Amino acid sequence: METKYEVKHSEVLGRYLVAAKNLRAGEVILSDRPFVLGPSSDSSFVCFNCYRPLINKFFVCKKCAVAPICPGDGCPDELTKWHVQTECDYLREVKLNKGLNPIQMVPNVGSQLPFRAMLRRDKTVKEWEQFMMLETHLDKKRDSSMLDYYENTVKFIDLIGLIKNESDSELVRKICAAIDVNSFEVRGPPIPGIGCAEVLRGVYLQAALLAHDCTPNTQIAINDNNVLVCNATTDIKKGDVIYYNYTDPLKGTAIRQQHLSIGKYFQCTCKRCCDVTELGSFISSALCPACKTGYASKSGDVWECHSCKNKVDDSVLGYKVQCCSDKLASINKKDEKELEEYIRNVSLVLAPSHYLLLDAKQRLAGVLRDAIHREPKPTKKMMRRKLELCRELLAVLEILCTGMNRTKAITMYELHASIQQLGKKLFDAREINAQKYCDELIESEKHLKRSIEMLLIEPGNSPEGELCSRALEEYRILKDTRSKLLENINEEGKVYITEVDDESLNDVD
Ligand SMILES: C[S@@+](CC[C@H](N)C(=O)[O-])C[C@H]1O[C@@H](n2cnc3c(N)ncnc32)[C@H](O)[C@@H]1O
Repeated sequence: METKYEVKHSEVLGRYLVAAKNLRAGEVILSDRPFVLGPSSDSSFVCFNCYRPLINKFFVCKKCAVAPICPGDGCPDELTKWHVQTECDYLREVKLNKGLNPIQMVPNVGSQLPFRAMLRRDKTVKEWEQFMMLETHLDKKRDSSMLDYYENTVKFIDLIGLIKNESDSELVRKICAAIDVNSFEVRGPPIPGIGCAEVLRGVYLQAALLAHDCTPNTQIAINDNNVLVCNATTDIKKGDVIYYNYTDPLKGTAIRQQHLSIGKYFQCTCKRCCDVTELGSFISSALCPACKTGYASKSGDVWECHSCKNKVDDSVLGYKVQCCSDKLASINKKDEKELEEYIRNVSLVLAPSHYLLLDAKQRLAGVLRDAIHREPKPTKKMMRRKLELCRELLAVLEILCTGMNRTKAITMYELHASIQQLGKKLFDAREINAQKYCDELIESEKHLKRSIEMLLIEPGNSPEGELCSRALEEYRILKDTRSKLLENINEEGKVYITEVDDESLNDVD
């Protein structure tokens, strides 16, 4: 594949990527296989060969008699195998010479990734060099649990005979730090029938160079074969920095900054982080206690209302926001009534698009979606509420996640479904006429089309890719229903001017 990016360096960003040519939204910028992939420092026990979770029992590799692996029929053929020949031979030697016991591997599952990286140190010279060049921030202060993890890993790697001197111990710390700063979360293979999977970490040597911005111009997907694909989400001009968002865009600046500072050791100074309104989304703002209609944002130790300019000390308003956060942690987030009550109560304190409210609203929309699917006769009230929540969520996502975005695509899909379901219910009950129903279907179709355009870049075997296939099928059916309805209206002699741009809708077919 032609190179679409160049590597640059700056004092602030270290190495970073810029577009080597103009890139279009949706275009693949890079595709990357993991240099190393495995369980993270807080993973549960997994098979050393295929990374499926090991729940009750495990077997031990017959050749090395050390590596714990899947019991029964062993690891499925279709999964990538990570217990490679060189590792197996190495562990066999250690077993014979030092009496290594497979039980010693169990508590050290989180050190497996640095161990595997260490084994690659002489093999793939170019990749190893690239890995060693990654930013580690080893000079920065780390929290004690992270330091404990580094030291336990040094001990484990010593146990399996790879430490000859202090510089090997330093190398292990460097490997741990490089994984810490540069790895991506990867969903491991699930247990068949149960579905639970372990969260793994993978180091991708090209993608690791992407700089962060809270309003990025790319999105990353990692498919079932662990291949990482980075797509442009907006048009990117030649020479522009290629950014990826290391954090959750639906969290407020304080939380995002904390995550970046603890996990990536830098302070973000992007447009969104420097704006107390967060690009006008007011995702961290409270309702002004004085005028009760304006939104107050925090700057230093003071919250100031953007409308009436009233100022409130953080010890007062910050405390109330903290109570809202604590309350959300304590409620049952699968219960419709508890979520509704929470939303009602905290709406007296927080701006409607505050991230705590968005979290509750997102969960409530999910609860209602499941209830609408489950109930034989879902009510109009449920449908209207879900529709309202989807519109609210989408309005914030449109501000914060410009261009193509996975969460936006899913919310748009849900919005289309809500409009369609409610429209049908009202039409069947003769509460709206055919023309009004047709209008609803046209609106639903527009959202579905936009959702599909964004989902098309998702890997086919991911949940979003599967949603895309379903959405395409539903799009055909929806178009068909809408055309038949229009034909009926026209046959009845009523002139109906459709607003839909049929040509653009055909693009999706
Ligand atoms: C995943 S690495 C990126 C590659 C790294 N720049 C290098 O040279 O190896 C993450 C590190 O890049 C730097 N970085 C990325 N985005 C940044 C930003 N927006 N502001 C400051 N530093 C950033 C930070 O040092 C961060 O810990």
